[in-house]
Amino acid sequence: MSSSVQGGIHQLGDALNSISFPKSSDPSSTSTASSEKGEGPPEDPSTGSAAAAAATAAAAASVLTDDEEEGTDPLLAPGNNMGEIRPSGQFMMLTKKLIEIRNILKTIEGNEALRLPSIVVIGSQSSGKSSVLEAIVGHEFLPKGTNMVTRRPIELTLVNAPAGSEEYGEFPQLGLGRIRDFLQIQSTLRDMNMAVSDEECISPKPIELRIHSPNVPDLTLVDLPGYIQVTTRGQPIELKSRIASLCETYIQEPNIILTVCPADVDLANSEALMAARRVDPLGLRTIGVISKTDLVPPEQAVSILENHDYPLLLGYVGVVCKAGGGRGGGKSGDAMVRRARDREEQYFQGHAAFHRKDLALGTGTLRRKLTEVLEEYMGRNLDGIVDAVQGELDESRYQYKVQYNDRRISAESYVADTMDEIKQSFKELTRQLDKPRLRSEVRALLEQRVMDISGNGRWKHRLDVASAHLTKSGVGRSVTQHIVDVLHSQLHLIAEAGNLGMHPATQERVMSFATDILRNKYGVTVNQVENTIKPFKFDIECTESEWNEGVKRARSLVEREMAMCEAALQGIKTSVGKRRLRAGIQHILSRERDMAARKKRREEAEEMEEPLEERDLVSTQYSPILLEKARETMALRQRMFVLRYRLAALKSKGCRTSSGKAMCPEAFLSVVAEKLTYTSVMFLQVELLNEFFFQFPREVDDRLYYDLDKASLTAFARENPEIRRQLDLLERRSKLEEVMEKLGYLARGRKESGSSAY
Ligand SMILES: Nc1nc2c(ncn2[C@@H]2O[C@H](COP(=O)(O)OP(=O)(O)OP(=O)(O)O)[C@@H](O)[C@H]2O)c(=O)[nH]1
Repeated sequence: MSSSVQGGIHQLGDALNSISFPKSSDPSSTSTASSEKGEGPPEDPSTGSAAAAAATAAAAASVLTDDEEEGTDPLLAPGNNMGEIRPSGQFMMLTKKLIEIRNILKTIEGNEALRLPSIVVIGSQSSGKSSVLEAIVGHEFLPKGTNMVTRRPIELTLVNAPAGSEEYGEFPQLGLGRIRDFLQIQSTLRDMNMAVSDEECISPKPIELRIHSPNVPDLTLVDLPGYIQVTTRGQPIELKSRIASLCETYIQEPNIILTVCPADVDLANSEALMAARRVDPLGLRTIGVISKTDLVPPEQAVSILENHDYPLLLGYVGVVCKAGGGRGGGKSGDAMVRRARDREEQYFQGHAAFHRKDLALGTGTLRRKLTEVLEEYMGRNLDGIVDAVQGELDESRYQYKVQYNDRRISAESYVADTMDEIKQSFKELTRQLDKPRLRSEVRALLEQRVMDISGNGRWKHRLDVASAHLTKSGVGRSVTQHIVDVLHSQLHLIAEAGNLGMHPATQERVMSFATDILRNKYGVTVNQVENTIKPFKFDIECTESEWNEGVKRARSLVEREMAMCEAALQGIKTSVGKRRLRAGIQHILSRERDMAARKKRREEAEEMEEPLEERDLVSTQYSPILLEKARETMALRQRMFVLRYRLAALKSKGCRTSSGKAMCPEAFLSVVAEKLTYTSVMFLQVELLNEFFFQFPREVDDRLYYDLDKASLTAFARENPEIRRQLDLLERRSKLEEVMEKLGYLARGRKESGSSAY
């Protein structure tokens, strides 16, 4: 709570000390009477905090007296526009604006210091809370039943609309729009309450409901679950204390407490009154409602209303709200509420005991009292609220400057930036994946195949078969797949970098529509590539310069592979150690020799000697890992031996011209691979890449940007925690600016009217 609000309360407390409480049953001893007689308040009521408090009490009481004199209840008049007919129009404006401000403040996270007062309705179960609230609203709209139907706080905002406007309710949390049928409001409230399980029984999460009507005053009310005496079967044991502590949180300052106590139950037993007294011992912000006044003799009701035993500064109001007949909500329910009002009026008029001006009677009087007290309370705290909001605003501005250097941002601009970022990265990818890069990708793939094929020495003198092995190895499919894989991995990098990295769902969408485009092009590309390399399956011409290039490439390929083998051997030597490796190799060789000798002996002597198995090579002296490395070393040495032999052949005279190609199969296969590379790349580019490069950025726009409505844009931007923080701070700042503007308008109006009544 803001310190100024607290200050206001304390001022009022000080003021009370100088006001004499009515002690006798003499009706003239109300606070109004006291102030008129000058018994308590300071002499000049326009100055000092005590004067303000006295004025509050006097204002509340005097309005009631005036109404009684006039014998009319303008607030109950059908179609009545509160703003027009209220005598204190500036107050009405103040409350209306402050309720608007309150609703904005409610949407700001962590605004504990910026709370504006509401009227909180507490009372025991069945004390008549719902009936009182419905009488205030003039509609039956609250859920009824015996099975704990009020399970969550209902934060009810009443908005007085101009005369002739339609009446409707709305649930801001649900976004259902305007609900004109109060029966539907009732059933929605029931559903929301009953969604809290029987085991849980109550939940502190409030339901927000706004009712717009020309027949309601501007008020903010909170209906709470009723206090219970004992728990019934199936209810949690701690329910009683949980209800009490939920009410406790709501009855704190700056809220005004409306305690509903039935006339037929001794006030001494009212849990609501006791709770209110604990947090507001002087009764400065507690209004007592004595419900069911018709259930006790009029004299007894009058004695309670006289405010002697449990005095409250704001006094008690007696009401009769029994609707009569069954309850069903909707139109018939509304008619019942109206009939109940008539019955209430008749009841009070029909008993002489109530014909006293000092008594506050009827729901009309209650409504007026509530608006007066709320207006008074809010008005008194206006300066404090302005200071608190200004403080928060200054802090938000400072934080935004420090953290973001006042850089503007919106969900839309963030999404647009992110899309641009994707497109820029994609453009860079299209530059990188040019023809030379494509060729090197495809060449590397085919050269690996060349190495695999030519590793087998039997191709000597059978070049046509070796070449067919290459050309008929499904080149179309493998090169297309390879380029698709390259694209995918590059797109993954784009998706994981920058802003997009913060949006896993969108990353998936990007990859998914990229895959869709590529899938559509895949089959056509494979067929095209396969068709265009078809001639190479039958005949391959080779010029001398092509041959020379082929030899060069083949030599460098063999040399590269030798270097790789060399590096692998070196790695093993370093990790195992030369000596151990040598010992391991010797162990394997001697075991192999043993196996061979044993096999020979067996064959010669036809003995039934047990053959040596692989497992017999396992030695307790050498670890399996060492033997594994030793075997690997032996294989690498063997490979090196073959590669040296092939390199020697490629360097030999026989390979200098294409006429010796039978001697050098890898040189010839390298020429074939190069021809396949050139032809494939041409069609990969035309059929696959050009299409993809054209379509992808358009899909980004269509599917990620134009597709998004305002809510989705915001949701997208908020997925990024850093942006969410920035947007939150910016939103907080602009809401506080809006609030300050409204408050400034109110404060100016107040100055201009020279009002000191606030
Ligand atoms: N005679 C009489 N009965 C009333 C009056 N006000 C309410 N009732 C009846 O008292 C019962 C309880 O009233 P509610 O308004 O539902 O009480 P509540 O406090 O909202 O009850 P819970 O939500 O269950 O805590 C109903 O049967 C009402 O008809 C009244 O002024 N006079």
